[in-house]
Amino acid sequence: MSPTLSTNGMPIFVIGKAAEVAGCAASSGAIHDNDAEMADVLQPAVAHEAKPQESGKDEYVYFHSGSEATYRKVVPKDQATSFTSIPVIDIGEIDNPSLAIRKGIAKEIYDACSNCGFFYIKNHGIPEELIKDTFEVIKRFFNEDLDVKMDAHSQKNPAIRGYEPMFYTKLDPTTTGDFKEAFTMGDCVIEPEQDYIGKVGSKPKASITKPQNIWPTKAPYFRVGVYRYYKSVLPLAMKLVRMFALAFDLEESAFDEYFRFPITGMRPLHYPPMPPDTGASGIGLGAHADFSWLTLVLQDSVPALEVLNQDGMWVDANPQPGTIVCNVGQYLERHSNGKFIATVHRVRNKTGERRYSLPFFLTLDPDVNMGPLKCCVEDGEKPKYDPINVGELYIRRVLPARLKHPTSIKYRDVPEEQWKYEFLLS
Ligand SMILES: O=C(O)CCC(=O)C(=O)O
Ligand SMILES: [Fe+2]
Repeated sequence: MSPTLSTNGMPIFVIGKAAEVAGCAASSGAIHDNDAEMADVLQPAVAHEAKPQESGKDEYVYFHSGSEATYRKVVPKDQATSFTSIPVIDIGEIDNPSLAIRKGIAKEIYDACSNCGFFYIKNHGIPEELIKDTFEVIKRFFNEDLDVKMDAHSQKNPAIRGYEPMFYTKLDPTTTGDFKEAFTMGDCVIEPEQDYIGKVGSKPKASITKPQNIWPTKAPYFRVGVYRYYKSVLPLAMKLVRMFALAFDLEESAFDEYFRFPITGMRPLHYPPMPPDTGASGIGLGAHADFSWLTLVLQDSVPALEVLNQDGMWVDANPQPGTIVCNVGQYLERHSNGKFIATVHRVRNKTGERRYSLPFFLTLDPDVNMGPLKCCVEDGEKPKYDPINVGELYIRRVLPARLKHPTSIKYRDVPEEQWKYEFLLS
């Protein structure tokens, strides 16, 4: 797959709006016996055109970002300036009564997000025992017979949550498809575990009658175990949101109103070892930037996550005991007027061992209108992004990436300007 030349002469890939990676996983396509064929279902409107004209001896790295595939020129090593390792931030004092100490953490976050877009947090407060138990639950689930997992297939759920089998997505069209299986759950106004009334102070809309999640009926332990971790990671993410407000030199509570009942996604992932004959086209999860505000990734001990720096070099984000990986998503990139980078990353499990990971994606409330923060727009500068409605941007990314999903089919004749986040709720 190579890029086509755009009207401004810059080479780009054109893949329609397919193969989105969202705060809630890319998923699409009808249920099919042959999983390998599923990946093709995700790839409408792929245009294959010439390589960049200026390519010559230049090297390029290709990846998926926003809603299209793109590329970055690899900078020769002697001219490279971008990060080559991922910072570790100790957040053990995040609740310290001293504002100065909390601002110190915020400053580290600011530096990490503006230079790298990724950082590890340590002393995050989620007990080791809970993390161990959560991975046990995830392993047990992925080890179940296929029919136990397919019972909760994402095709059966209006919000496009649930189980996605191997090769169900293909984020990078140059690959043979994502060599992983996944399960997605997220915000749900109905499920009692999420205490909508307690958080928002009123009942959910009466029109919302179906839960936004789907769970495997023959593996009830899974819902219990996944929620146990969800209930710890959401408050941790919210503490980080306050640090981000401080990082922008705002009141610590400045963003609270945007996160009353935020869009969330949590996605247990299983990456079996790649077959030994898999060449460059083999991938666990194709290169992408997250469609979230902030992502927190729990990794087991198997290294496979790689982060793309501005010089086009892949930097390992190997597991570090006791840490959680955090990264900037595309909403936060917009919110910060591009000051924070939604850094591209991918997963390649070359170890010969099974790898499990657990990303948690946080986005703002769907009804928030979000424009670039004033403090991130320099005097005399124009904002780089238009204000958007969070839920509307979300649905515009999610549906085109899931053209064969019943929810996409249901609304395919509705003009995109009329798409509402609520499509996912009913
Ligand atoms: O598995 C991982 O380490 C990262 C997963 C990821 O990047 C994603 O789900 O967006
Ligand atoms: Fe990601």
